[in-house]
Amino acid sequence: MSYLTLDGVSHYYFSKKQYTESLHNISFSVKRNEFVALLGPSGCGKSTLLSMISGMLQPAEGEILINNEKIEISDLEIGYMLQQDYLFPWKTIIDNVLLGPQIRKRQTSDLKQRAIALLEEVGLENVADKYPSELSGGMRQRAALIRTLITEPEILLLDEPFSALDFQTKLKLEVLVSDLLKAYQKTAILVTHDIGEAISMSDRIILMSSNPGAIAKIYDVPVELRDESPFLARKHPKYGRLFDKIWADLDQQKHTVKPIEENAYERS
Ligand SMILES: Nc1ncnc2c1ncn2[C@@H]1O[C@H](COP(=O)(O)OP(=O)(O)OP(=O)(O)O)[C@@H](O)[C@H]1O
Repeated sequence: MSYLTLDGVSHYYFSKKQYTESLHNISFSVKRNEFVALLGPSGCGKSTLLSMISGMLQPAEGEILINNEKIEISDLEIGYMLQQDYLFPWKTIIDNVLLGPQIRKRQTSDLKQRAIALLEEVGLENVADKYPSELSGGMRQRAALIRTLITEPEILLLDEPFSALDFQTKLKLEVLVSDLLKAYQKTAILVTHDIGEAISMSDRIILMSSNPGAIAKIYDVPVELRDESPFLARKHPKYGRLFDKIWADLDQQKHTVKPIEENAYERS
């Protein structure tokens, strides 16, 4: 049963002199609690697609449905995690985390306890009263994740959240985020340029082509990889095979502009 459905979605950017079709006839579904990764060449429209799912941009054609119904996306609680943590530097970590519910006037008596418990899950309980400038990049991203999770989002949109981190921190965070999203049963869409990250974290991978952005292929990540943590999944023989396949397909997208294929769905 599909939870989030994009049905024939297209989008254009307009300037004074011209318009650009950024996305063309995008159709796919995401199941509840599923983790889907979007991969594709630079400029193929991945961030635009996330902005449409978040409700910040509207489709020019097509529809975005939740449980097969057209609803106001603004009625949904959507969590966004970006490459930059966007923590307020003048607020402590705990105050940054509490800000979302406070703005939405969703303060409950146990909110602070919940925030501390979540910070504990990512090893930040001892820095709750520190300021973002006193934390490392990886710690700040963990704080940003908790700030997002405390609002109990129905859908989590992750736009290259690990790309500014060093490799070791990035791997550790991939494991942490993956475990937390599974534990809290979140539906998530990750935009990344990193094939390894896409394979090791997600249930399915959508490969996009560009000019205009369209779906080129969809891969199911083998269950053996999905059952492993992102770190161990990278050591599985099926990881290398899927990596090579996506690498070759991604390379194709850079050289050809293909219209959407009738039979674009491919199981690995
Ligand atoms: N505000 C804007 N006005 C006009 N064109 C835009 C705007 N934002 C993006 N575009 C264009 O739309 C297309 C898709 O951009 P988008 O940022 O969604 O791609 P992307 O796949 O996320 O790129 P990257 O991987 O480099 O972050 C690009 O051709 C881009 O130049």
